[in-house]
Amino acid sequence: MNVYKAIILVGGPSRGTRFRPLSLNLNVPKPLFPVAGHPIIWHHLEALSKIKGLKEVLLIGFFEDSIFHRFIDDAAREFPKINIRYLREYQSLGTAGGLYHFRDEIQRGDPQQIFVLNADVACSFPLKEMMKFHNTHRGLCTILGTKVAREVANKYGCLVAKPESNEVLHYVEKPESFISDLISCGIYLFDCAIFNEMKKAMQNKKNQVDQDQFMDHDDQLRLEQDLLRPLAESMKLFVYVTNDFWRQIKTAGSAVPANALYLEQYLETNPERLLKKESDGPTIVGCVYKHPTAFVDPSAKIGPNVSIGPRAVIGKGVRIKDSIILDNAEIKANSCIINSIIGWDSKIGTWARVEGTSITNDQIVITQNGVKVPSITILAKEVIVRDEIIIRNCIVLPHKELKTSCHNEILM
Ligand SMILES: Nc1nc2c(ncn2[C@@H]2O[C@H](COP(=O)(O)OP(=O)(O)O[C@H]3O[C@H](CO)[C@@H](O)[C@H](O)[C@@H]3O)[C@@H](O)[C@H]2O)c(=O)[nH]1
Repeated sequence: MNVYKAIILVGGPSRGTRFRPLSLNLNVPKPLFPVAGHPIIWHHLEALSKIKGLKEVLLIGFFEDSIFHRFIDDAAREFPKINIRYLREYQSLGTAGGLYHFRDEIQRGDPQQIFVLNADVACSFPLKEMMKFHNTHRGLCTILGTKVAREVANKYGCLVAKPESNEVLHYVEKPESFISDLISCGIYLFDCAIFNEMKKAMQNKKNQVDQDQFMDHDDQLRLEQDLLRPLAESMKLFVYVTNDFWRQIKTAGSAVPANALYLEQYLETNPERLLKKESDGPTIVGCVYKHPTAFVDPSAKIGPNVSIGPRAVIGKGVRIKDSIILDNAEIKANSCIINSIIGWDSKIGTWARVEGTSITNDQIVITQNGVKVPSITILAKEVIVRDEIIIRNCIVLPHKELKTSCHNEILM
């Protein structure tokens, strides 16, 4: 039986800026932000735990060591067959620099193949299908690809592949103009021989530095430009195209559509994880997740696409849809929450309304011509919204108390 390992590229704190204001809660780095009741990378682990022969998952990033301790302890209990560890880069080494730096550690135990997964994606993770496809070609890497709308394709790694074999002919990372609507999902399966290619890529970089007196050598290596592009040129890169769900989780607001995708997946794969309709319970519409320690008043109406975190309290007559309610938040009677994230320990008064605008593609810009772009409303940690206040399309930083209604604003 083949031995597999997996790497999850978790990045580091400085990359979390687009995830503001939720990344301002330093105890919860973006990879651990809860989506559909679990940290983002828990969904990666769950998918990886179904691969026979997968012995170890290494989280590689440049966060403080302690940040993943608790998550790893909990995950080790939940997925006892896989050894989970965090390897810390001494600085940001780029998307392949960490893989190269820790190459001995990764190759220990002699795995034949290695999965590499970006942390910031929500996906059905068709890993078994990728493995099957990988064994049908002579390449070193199978990349998961998906089709996206033409207008957004250049935000991603773009692929042009031979239709009959799916061999990648061109790989261009975030091109300036349109190249293809087939993009990289940031999920890869590599043969171990990839480490020879990384060595070559490192050597190429070094040669360039030697020839250019203005360039300094560093240990950075970019998976996309330094490795995948030459792999495509040498006909060693193949794409497995999925039609299943996939999306990036870049901004805080994009956690809301990702939450909906995972909840809808539960309906197919694990309906027991969803809140059931009961005659004496709240009205449930579509998919809803509630942590066992949360309380929802029986007169509330919840859903679709709502996750309610630990110890949250949802009062009488409350209406919530398309939202994430984080730990210990309280929503008092008759308030309404739509397209929003309600931060840890936040309190919403009675007859209040917190509402955002649903987003289809990930909006990286928050303001345009000085005006806030309509998007998911996000209340960071410990925000208080007084009774009868309306908050629409706003981003609210931690510890704010809102006594007047606000629209289209960033409230610091
Ligand atoms: N360990 C480590 N991880 C990193 C580093 N830099 C980024 N990452 C992690 O690597 C992943 C990719 O992050 P970005 O470098 O921000 O790239 P991107 O804009 O998300 O684009 C990538 O993903 C797209 C799919 O979501 C791809 O389409 C695109 O080609 C590219 O691979 C994320 O999970 C991020 O946390 C680093 O220095 N070290």
